[in-house]
Amino acid sequence: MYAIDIKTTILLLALGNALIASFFVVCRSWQEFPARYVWGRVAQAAGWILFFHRPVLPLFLWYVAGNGLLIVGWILEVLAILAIERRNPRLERVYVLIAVLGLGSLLLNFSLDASYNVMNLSISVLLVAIFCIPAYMLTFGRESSSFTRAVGFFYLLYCLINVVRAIYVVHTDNVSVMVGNLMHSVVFLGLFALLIFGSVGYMLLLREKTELELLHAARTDDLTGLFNRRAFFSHAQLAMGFASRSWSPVSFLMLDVDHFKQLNDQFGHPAGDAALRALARTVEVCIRPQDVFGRLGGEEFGLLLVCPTDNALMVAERIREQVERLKVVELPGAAMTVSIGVASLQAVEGWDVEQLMQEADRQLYQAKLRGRNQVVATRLLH
Ligand SMILES: Nc1nc2c(ncn2[C@@H]2O[C@H](COP(=O)(O)OP(=O)(O)OP(=O)(O)O)[C@@H](O)[C@H]2O)c(=O)[nH]1
Repeated sequence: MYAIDIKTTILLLALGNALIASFFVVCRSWQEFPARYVWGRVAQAAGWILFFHRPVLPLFLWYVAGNGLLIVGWILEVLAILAIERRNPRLERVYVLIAVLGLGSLLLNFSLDASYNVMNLSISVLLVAIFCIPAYMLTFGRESSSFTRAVGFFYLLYCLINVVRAIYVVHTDNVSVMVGNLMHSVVFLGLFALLIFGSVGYMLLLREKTELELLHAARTDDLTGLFNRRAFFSHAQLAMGFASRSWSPVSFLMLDVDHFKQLNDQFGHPAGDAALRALARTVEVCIRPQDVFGRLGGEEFGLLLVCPTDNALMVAERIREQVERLKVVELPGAAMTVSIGVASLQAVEGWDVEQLMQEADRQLYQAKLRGRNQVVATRLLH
């Protein structure tokens, strides 16, 4: 009563995969064409077509070639999904191994004239091996978004169905997969659902990745990889909000490279760029992950620390010393120094980042006037 027509479902699987592959070819609006995914779908469509023609094809073609194409297709699909998520590139080797073992088992079953049950058992085990990795990584990955987890959970469900099928075939008589009993119906409906949800999921994952990349680009300074001015201000304002609620002091450090124009003029603009990158890395080593650091523009950097003046002075002095010691390959024989203005607030109440930065800028101006390569600080009272 719960059985479905397996032959029709196979035809739908072939058509569905072909349609999805064509959809990706026609809609070339993706940043990078997902070739692996499309080839995966093409291989699956071809595999199902061979499977569909099993009454008129020799065993080798529909069983070994058909299932072989399906295995390669599923693996390409999974690798394309894991590539979006930038998960462990070494997994490719694992999948090459699964592919070799899978194709080997198909050939062995063919040459030993294995029963339907053995054939079904092999394919169930292979499906679990192929899908358990994305199922686990996407569902339980620490960096997974809720949407990614939902896609992962779907693969997990399909793995479970195949575990049940593996147990089922061990305990039943020799039954061809074409017999649409309840178990086979669930497996094929699962494959159909995997086709629909898997492809929609893949498209949404691609979109999510593009949005994240755009967001990252909008917040990042191209040259140094630090927060750009806008992102720096929004993060610094957030940090000041937290500090205000916990009655914590904050300090703003404004850093400016000394005589940077001369360095540029002497060694060229690309060398100046390299110096700015080296400076950014040097400062990063001197601060903690929760500190907010960004490039405000040109050779000027901002740093917001949730700490009182004394600690901020220590950090500023450490940065000044480290920059002075820095050897930039692109500036042979030249030293780079920074002047730093520090403005600290005991209580954030009534202040915003812009105001605090203006105070730090005044101190920076003083540092420049006093001869550069030094730190000048002020403790602001209400
Ligand atoms: N290489 C490089 N140079 C930049 C960049 N942005 C700004 N500059 C240069 O930084 C220099 C800043 O010069 P000034 O504002 O006169 O400051 P300065 O020479 O460092 O002098 P003081 O700050 O007074 O010590 C200018 O020559 C800009 O062209 C950049 O992204 N890369």
